[in-house]
Amino acid sequence: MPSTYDLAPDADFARNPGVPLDMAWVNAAQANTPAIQRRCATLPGRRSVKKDYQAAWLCRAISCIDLTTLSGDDTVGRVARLTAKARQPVRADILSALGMEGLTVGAVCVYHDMIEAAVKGLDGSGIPVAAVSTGFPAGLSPLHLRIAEIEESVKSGAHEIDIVISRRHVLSGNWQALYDEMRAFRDACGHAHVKAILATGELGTLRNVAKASLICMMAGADFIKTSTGKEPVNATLPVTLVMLRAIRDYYAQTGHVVGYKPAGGISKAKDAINYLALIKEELGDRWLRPDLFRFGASSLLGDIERQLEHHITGAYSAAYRHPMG
Ligand SMILES: O=C[C@H](O)COP(=O)(O)O
Repeated sequence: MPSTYDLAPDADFARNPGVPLDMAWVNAAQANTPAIQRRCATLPGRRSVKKDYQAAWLCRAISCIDLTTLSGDDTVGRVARLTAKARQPVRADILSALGMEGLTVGAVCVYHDMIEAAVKGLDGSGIPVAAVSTGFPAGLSPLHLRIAEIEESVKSGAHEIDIVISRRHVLSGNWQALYDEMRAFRDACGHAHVKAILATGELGTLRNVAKASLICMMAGADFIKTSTGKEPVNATLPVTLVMLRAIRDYYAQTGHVVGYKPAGGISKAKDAINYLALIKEELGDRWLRPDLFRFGASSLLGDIERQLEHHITGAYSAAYRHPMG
């Protein structure tokens, strides 16, 4: 059986094509909630990185951020400022002192109407544009409109599409419907990569999270993502552990590689390090790169910038000096 730990840090891989729905495999999925909670509670104490190592981990975290704005009051001007921030996420003198000139975020994530502004702002940078889609965040519009929305976003220049699954298919155990929906979304994305948002805070149990993760991967998801950022509970370490193990299991059974994106409520540098540490432990170093890992975050970058500035200058800047990201 292939193991994710055996993949070299720079190993190439093909896009996940998906596999037929295998209900025996899905039904065998388990999640031991007390054990998962215990493991996650001890992680921050076990993994503490300091000084240069911490700065290196934080730079890695920046390279994996989907710098996000998903607000009803988004404007072309705000997205233009966000794309400038994506190109140069940290002050030039700090980056130069760290030897990290040229560092950028992983992607910029916006609603459909802001794709054009994001594409324009990122032109020539190589930074992809991700668009949330399929009636984000609830995903309750008619299926043909959700599919049309994906097609429109790809036509407008989005390189990545973040779809939301129908939570009701999970809550009512309609796994075939979930598989078919995900497959239709994947097909509509064409060359654009698709991230499946499970909205884990609305799935009831960790076992449901494990099952939904497997089904979305079987149906061809390139990434599985925790949350929209709009649920009452968004990304957590226990949910992350369950999803990472599903990715590991899927790789062991099929040899196909799938990425992971925790999203919603991740706003502190120390939280980012906890996520990176858990990924390193569960999947190995290959998953610590932006083609296989992203943070969905609208306010994480500011705190990371403050920590990096402190690392170089010895002083903390006020949070209001980092209004963007
Ligand atoms: O996918 C990204 C999330 O919506 C961002 O959530 P956040 O604003 O809590 O960082």
